[in-house]
Amino acid sequence: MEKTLELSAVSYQRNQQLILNQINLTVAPGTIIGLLGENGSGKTTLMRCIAGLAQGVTGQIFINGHSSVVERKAQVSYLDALGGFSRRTKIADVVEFYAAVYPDFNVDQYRELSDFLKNINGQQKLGDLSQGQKEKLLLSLALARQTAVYLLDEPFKGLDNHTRKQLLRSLVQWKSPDSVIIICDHYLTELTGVLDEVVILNERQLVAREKISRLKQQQISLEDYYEQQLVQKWGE
Ligand SMILES: Nc1ncnc2c1ncn2[C@@H]1O[C@H](COP(=O)(O)OP(=O)(O)OP(=O)(O)O)[C@@H](O)[C@H]1O
Repeated sequence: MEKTLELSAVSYQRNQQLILNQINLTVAPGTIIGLLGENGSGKTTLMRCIAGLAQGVTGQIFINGHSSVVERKAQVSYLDALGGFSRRTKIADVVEFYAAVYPDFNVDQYRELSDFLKNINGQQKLGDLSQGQKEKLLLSLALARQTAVYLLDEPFKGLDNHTRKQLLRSLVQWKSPDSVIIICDHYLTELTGVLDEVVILNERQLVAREKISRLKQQQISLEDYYEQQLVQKWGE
């Protein structure tokens, strides 16, 4: 199988607590994956490991065959929290920073996304944005990079229903045909429409993986599938 992303026996420990245990996952080009799991199951940690942001990861992670952290960082767009900027920073300056730091950042695409999401104007300061406006900005910045892998950690949490639905539908339109998207979110019903596969993380391990087309064939909703997997795990 052609692979964009490959994780082999990936484990991660923090403060002597095992958070991820022997994760194996291969993802074919173009796939959109939903990463599901209960609170604290390790979804964000797994994304940070893939993005090369977690220290002390064991096992191997390849993106298009590259395993070094520097090469991986160049091929992953991770929706992060703009932690390094002050509340007084203007949006235009954040965009300028992205354009300077990431050679793959496409300013035209940012503007398109930003217009679509009815983003705030560039002169507004980060500290003046609502939660939803911040989420829209983060999403526009993340999707405007041209990378092999996009990691979207709860990208829709601050968005109103209408914007969330609109954005989900458009996600497919924006991505290049070969890029992989991993989304973790709790809006399962809406996710079904855009996902190719679902992967479930539980108790530090990947416990299930399924194609959405198969669930549709079997007339099982994503919610029901997810519940079934957790019930099996807990033996309820
Ligand atoms: N900074 C940290 N220091 C120590 N432990 C942490 C830290 N961040 C996360 N953890 C632990 O790692 C585990 C996985 O956390 P993670 O944030 O990856 O879960 P998650 O699945 O993304 O959760 P949620 O759905 O609530 O966002 C949890 O048990 C959490 O307590």
